[in-house]
Amino acid sequence: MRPDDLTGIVPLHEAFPSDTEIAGLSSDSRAIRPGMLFFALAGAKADGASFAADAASRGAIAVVAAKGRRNGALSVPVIEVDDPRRALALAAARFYGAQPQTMVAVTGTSGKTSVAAFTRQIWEHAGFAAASIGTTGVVAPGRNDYGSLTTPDPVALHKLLAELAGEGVSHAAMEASSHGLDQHRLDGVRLAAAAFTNLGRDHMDYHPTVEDYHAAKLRLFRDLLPQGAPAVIFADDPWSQATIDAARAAGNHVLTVGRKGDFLKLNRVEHERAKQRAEIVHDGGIYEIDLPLAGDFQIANALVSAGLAISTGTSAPAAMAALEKLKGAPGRLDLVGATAAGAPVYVDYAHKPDALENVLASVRPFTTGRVIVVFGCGGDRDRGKRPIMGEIATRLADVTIVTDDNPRTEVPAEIRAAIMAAAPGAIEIGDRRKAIREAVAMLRAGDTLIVAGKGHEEGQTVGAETLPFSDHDEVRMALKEVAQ
Ligand SMILES: CC(=O)N[C@H]1[C@@H](OP(=O)(O)OP(=O)(O)OC[C@H]2O[C@@H](n3ccc(=O)[nH]c3=O)[C@H](O)[C@@H]2O)O[C@H](CO)[C@@H](O)[C@@H]1O[C@H](C)C(=O)N[C@@H](C)C(=O)N[C@H](CCC(=O)O)C(=O)O
Ligand SMILES: Nc1ncnc2c1ncn2[C@@H]1O[C@H](COP(=O)(O)OP(=O)(O)OP(=O)(O)O)[C@@H](O)[C@H]1O
Ligand SMILES: N[C@H](CCC[C@H](N)C(=O)O)C(=O)O
Ligand SMILES: [Mg+2]
Repeated sequence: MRPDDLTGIVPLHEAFPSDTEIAGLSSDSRAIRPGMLFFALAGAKADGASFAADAASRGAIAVVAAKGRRNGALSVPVIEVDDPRRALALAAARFYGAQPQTMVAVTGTSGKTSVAAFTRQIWEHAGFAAASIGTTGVVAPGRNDYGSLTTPDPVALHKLLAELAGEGVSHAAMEASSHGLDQHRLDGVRLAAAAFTNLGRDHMDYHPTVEDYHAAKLRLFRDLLPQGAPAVIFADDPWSQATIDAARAAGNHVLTVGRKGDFLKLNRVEHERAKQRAEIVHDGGIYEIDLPLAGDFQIANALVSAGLAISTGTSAPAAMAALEKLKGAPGRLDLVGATAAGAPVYVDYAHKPDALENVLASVRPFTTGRVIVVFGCGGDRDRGKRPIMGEIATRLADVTIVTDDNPRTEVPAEIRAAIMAAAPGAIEIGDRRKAIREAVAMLRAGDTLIVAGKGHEEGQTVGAETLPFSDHDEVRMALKEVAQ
């Protein structure tokens, strides 16, 4: 890449001859190699400007920094921009260039991973080479990479998009987390459509108010989705109308889905244990769909996904037929097994109040015995949700077992105590393995067990260390033990 390629993003041409080769971009000084551009970002923990000298010593040709953020004298030019995070994302999009032709992004407190996975599956059924990118990683033809961030950082993201395009992927669905939107990680992605699922309490350690959290999500519609492009919005959430209004004001083509939806209208749902039958109206046609997934919320996710696929060119009959073949995203109301008496055990990623409420309410209709839940709350994350989740669990489950979920650097017993304070009658078992075993051993015919909070995760983070741990494996082992 040459300086002129960054015109309008970073005024590099003012400091360098036009034939200067830019070898790469990074916001991490430790990743800088000779010839690269270093972007100094003010972060949550550190100020990138204080690593400018380190970047220069590793061969950065220039430092891109916010206006007025110069930090002492440097051996390389400092190029000032209004917003270095946005500049990094836009520069990364130019540097890597190619993206799958049809890109969509979904935001919302819950359902993003599921919608990204479902949209990919609908496209696959319709015959496209499709990918999904999010919390559980990247899935594409010939790829299933474990992920760490829900929305990757812009350099990693644009590198990935170029690779996917190079591998022939024409369609990709990605998750837009509020952190990702707020930190401009997806600026520069050329979106064909975007979607909103719902808004609940989450990340109150990062966003000062729920309005600020909603505003971060709205960036997807206000700043990133091109004017006139489809905005698929789930219509039945308390935050739907505010989102619809904002998307309309931004000039998006709003398409609503759900019971109150116009584009895809849900008329009727009948629940069975592992599936549900839905009647959906689209464009005057009525579709009877057997969705092979448990949980009310999966209907919402399926509608949003079908909305994304149809609004970007998949035919409605093909999208509706694909809904009958959907597989749940790993760890989302994931049926791991059942006891000899038939009591099912689900692993679910509910780690925030609304998600826990939804998952517990979802299994109630087909549970003739008790709903038993095992869950905890992560350390170094929103403390306010702990009593809220304790209250929800004891209100909606018959037996609540409070355990550990990634205590990180906090004292596990204190996290549990904050949950227990609002969970009268709950049983406290810190050791998650033991908690799962006790819960499985308790199961009688008609009961349902939900092991919530970790979903697809493969580790338990205690202090700075992540020890191998899988709810799936623990449930399987516990089921084997009780069978003996
Ligand atoms: C709080 C947060 O979101 N942090 C993200 C953010 O880091 P930051 O900019 O605040 O970084 P920082 O540590 O303060 O450092 C500031 C700058 O100095 C640089 N630095 C630092 C050290 C050094 O030696 N040299 C150097 O240049 C850093 O690279 C950085 O650019 O930008 C980084 C690059 O994009 C992210 O990796 C990082 O995610 C951290 C690891 C994280 O845990 N994020 C979570 C909370 C997150 O983003 N979660 C969301 C939502 C999850 C969900 O609910 O689905 C997600 O999208 O995953
Ligand atoms: N549409 C929905 N409404 C309410 N709850 C949902 C919905 N979809 C999923 N959930 C609940 O939220 C959990 C996480 O779902 P999913 O991973 O699809 O969401 P997400 O938005 O990607 O979450 P995260 O931000 O944690 O990655 C599920 O395990 C389920 O308990
Ligand atoms: N992306 C979320 C996942 C939380 C999962 C839960 N198991 C926890 O550790 O709190 C976060 O890092 O906050
Ligand atoms: Mg997710």
